[in-house]
Amino acid sequence: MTSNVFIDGGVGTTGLEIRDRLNDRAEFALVSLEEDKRKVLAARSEAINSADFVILCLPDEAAKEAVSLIENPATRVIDASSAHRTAPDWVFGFAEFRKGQREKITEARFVSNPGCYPTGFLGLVAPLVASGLLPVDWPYSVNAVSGYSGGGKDLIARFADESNIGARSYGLNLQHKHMPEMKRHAGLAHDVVFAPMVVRAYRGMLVEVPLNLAAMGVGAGAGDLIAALEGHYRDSKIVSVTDGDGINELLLSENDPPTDRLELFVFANDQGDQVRLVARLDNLGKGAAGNAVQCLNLMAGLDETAGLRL
Ligand SMILES: NC(=O)C1=CN([C@@H]2O[C@H](COP(=O)(O)OP(=O)(O)OC[C@H]3O[C@@H](n4cnc5c(N)ncnc54)[C@H](OP(=O)(O)O)[C@@H]3O)[C@@H](O)[C@H]2O)C=CC1
Ligand SMILES: CC(=O)N[C@@H](CCC(=O)OP(=O)(O)O)C(=O)O
Repeated sequence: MTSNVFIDGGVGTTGLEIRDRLNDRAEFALVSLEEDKRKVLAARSEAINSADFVILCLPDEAAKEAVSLIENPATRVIDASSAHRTAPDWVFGFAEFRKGQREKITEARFVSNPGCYPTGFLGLVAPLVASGLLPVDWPYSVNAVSGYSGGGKDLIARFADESNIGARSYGLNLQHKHMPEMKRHAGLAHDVVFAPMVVRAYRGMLVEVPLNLAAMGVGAGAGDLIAALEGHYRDSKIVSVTDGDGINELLLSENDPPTDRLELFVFANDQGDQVRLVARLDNLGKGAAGNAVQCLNLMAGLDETAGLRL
């Protein structure tokens, strides 16, 4: 059976990446709007209500507007924006981060794709908090760098126009929109302190959580954290866990190829009581389009890795 898929915002950065992953798939037929219709409310409404699956690749306000247009009770939605990531009636679309989440996505009508940075943070921290190895009441810090495609068409244009920008630290008011999602889905008592930066690479990100386990009063050491993450992700074809011993650097290149993988690393001092938990991923892959296609596969009852870049 072929399912109709409408990507609202289909010519934006994330929309094009999703299209790329679905183009050769016989299970899905893409519904498209002509250039002069793609922002016309009536045309979007018709496409939304004729589709089996709608993937929203829009700014938050336009994503909320798209949801308000749904009249067909059979239409199922994956929202790539941050509009519904902490909404109680939406399923958080991160299949691997918690036991039972994959099954919830499979059955869901409304799925919210995680943010790219939260995918790294939650992939590292949520299983360790859930298992009791890390405390819920610690004020976690998250240092992260992202490729500039993370900011969509506007930031891509800015990095093209202002060729002297090498790196841009931002989120300096400590109110980045990803903070509620990280706190909520890791089950934390406090907001995280989030320090994001964009660098002159098109895609890719490194998301780091540094922890002084000894000062935190955590009894577990680096080896325990690695073992817990390895156990949690043992069956995943998408998420890998690597003991960072012997690795001296992690690189992002200016033009890395797309990947839908999520790589988790645990670096430690010799005593194993100070660690740097690091996630490497593609903001447009597992951080956006790859994850949306994984959710679509699950919702359509297909192999979750079909069409992914692994
Ligand atoms: N880029 C990334 O790495 C990630 C992005 N996301 C999220 O995905 C969503 C899309 O981001 P991204 O692809 O980067 O953004 P882009 O700006 O690259 O693309 C957004 C697209 O939406 C279109 N659009 C805007 N308003 C409307 C509207 N009212 N009706 C129809 N189309 C509209 C834009 O049109 P026009 O072309 O005319 O501007 C554009 O094509 C955002 O919510 C973003 O936060 C999530 C994770 C990672
Ligand atoms: C580099 C850059 O600007 N990144 C974006 C996040 C991209 C992303 O994850 O999109 P969502 O916000 O929809 O999750 C930002 O920090 O706002």
